[in-house]
Amino acid sequence: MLNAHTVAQVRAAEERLAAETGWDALMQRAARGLADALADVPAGATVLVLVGPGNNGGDALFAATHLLARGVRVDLALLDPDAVHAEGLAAAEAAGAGRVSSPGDQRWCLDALFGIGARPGLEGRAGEWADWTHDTDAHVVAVDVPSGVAVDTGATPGRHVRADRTVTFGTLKVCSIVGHAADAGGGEPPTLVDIGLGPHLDAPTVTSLEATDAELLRRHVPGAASHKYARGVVGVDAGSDAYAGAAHLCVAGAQSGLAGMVRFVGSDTLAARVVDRAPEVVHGRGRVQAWVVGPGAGDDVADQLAACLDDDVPLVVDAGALEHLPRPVGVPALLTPHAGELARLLDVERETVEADPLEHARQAAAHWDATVLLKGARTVVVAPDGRAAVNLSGTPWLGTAGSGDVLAGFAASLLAGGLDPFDAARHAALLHGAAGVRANPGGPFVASDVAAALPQTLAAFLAGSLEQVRAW
Ligand SMILES: NC(=O)C1=CN([C@@H]2O[C@H](COP(=O)(O)OP(=O)(O)OC[C@H]3O[C@@H](n4cnc5c(N)ncnc54)[C@H](OP(=O)(O)O)[C@@H]3O)[C@@H](O)[C@H]2O)[C@@H](O)CC1
Ligand SMILES: Nc1ncnc2c1ncn2[C@@H]1O[C@H](COP(=O)(O)OP(=O)(O)O)[C@@H](O)[C@H]1O
Repeated sequence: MLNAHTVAQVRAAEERLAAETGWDALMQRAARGLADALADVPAGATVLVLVGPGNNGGDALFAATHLLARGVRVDLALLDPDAVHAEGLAAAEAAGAGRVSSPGDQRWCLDALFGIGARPGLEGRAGEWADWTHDTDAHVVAVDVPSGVAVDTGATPGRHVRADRTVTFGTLKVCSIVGHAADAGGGEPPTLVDIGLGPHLDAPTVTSLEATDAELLRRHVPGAASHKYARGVVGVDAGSDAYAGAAHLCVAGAQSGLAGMVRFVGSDTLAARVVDRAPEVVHGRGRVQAWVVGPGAGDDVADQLAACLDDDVPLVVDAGALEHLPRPVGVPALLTPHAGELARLLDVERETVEADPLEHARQAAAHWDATVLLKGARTVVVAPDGRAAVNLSGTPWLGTAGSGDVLAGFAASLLAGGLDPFDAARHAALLHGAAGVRANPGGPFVASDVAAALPQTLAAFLAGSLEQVRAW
């Protein structure tokens, strides 16, 4: 599991740790860890260090002393020579670092303009240097966070550094894994330098499941005495004359999870087609442990949602059904909008949601008292109690028609199998993303292929052998 904390949480933990070790020791640990994480910089290469006014600059200046000791050259570009970590600068210069007035043709760059003390959006010289990082061929490494991003939300409201990778200290920050900021930091989760913060940190603000985090799902594997009803039944109310395929795809997702049976409700014509393709499906109402409603729905979606809610069991609400949600929903619910749908629900622009997905998912979770899974390149999941997760599995090839229908059905199958909406959502997102990668590594696939890959993906996850989960 990846854990990310807010600036306030990091600052509080640092206070507690520094009371034991002193501040200098912390910076020296950070600097040593940063230099170690730069082991791939060859002797003789020149590293440009963009040095800001605070401790973030200090970390990089002390790291420079380690780089210099192993034969790497260091050019320091000081944002403001009158505001710089004085001891760090003295140490770096004593070890042989030179000064430059601006970025040049260096092949390596350390962005130490601002760390967790940053206000988002860079101006003046910092803005110009940030722009340079977008254009340069140099390999840019962000120190702690890419300078200029909103550390606690992952938004990038102004000019900011674009790095190839990030080295972060103590714990991941929210911006390390959420939103456009995570892409600005290089896309992959940062290299984490242990400075001893762990025991002093409180519960993470955002988590991210990894391929090895199967402990919870293993508890829901059918036991020897289990039977189909004990595994749970999913009710699927999806598809319409216009979108018949959504019924197939949602059913395929629902058949690939924990549940032992899928019931399909819908017109006789549609049901006949569904059963033709999936003979295990039972047509008609009956007892279910979870519903999924909305994918490919037609004009009667409001009534369909109302009928599902009447059953008083957990449900997944997707696509067209989202517009008819009562407030609060009244049963344990998982809402699965994409950014466009959530924007309509919250009456804001799609770009506004995409710019700050965590915040908008939080608003919706609070508004409807339901768990919200906001689909996207980095899907976020927020529970009404404030728990938040981000999904890092998947591939851009998952942006294919019907892929969300499969996800909705699969999530409902995990709900029916006994997971709460938050756990169902984050596991569904992880495995759906991984199934996409496994469906055709590096190439295109259709939503049916994702559904077809889900059972083996789930099995590999349970067995601890799920390796390939991300292909960005
Ligand atoms: N304490 C330790 O020993 C350890 C520290 N660690 C390291 O410390 C880092 C945090 O250091 P930090 O608190 O000094 O803040 P940092 O991000 O360097 O800059 C703050 C300065 O920037 C300025 N400023 C901000 N935004 C701006 C903007 N947009 N445009 C212009 N100016 C702006 C801001 O100005 P002000 O807000 O005061 O006006 C202030 O002067 C952390 O990320 C990690 O690398 C860890 O290694 C653990 C050990
Ligand atoms: N660039 C991307 N990278 C990773 N996953 C993506 C990307 N674009 C879309 N996805 C995923 O693909 C799915 C698309 O769902 P959705 O928009 O509801 O499609 P549809 O309505 O066609 O079923 C979501 O799970 C989303 O997270």
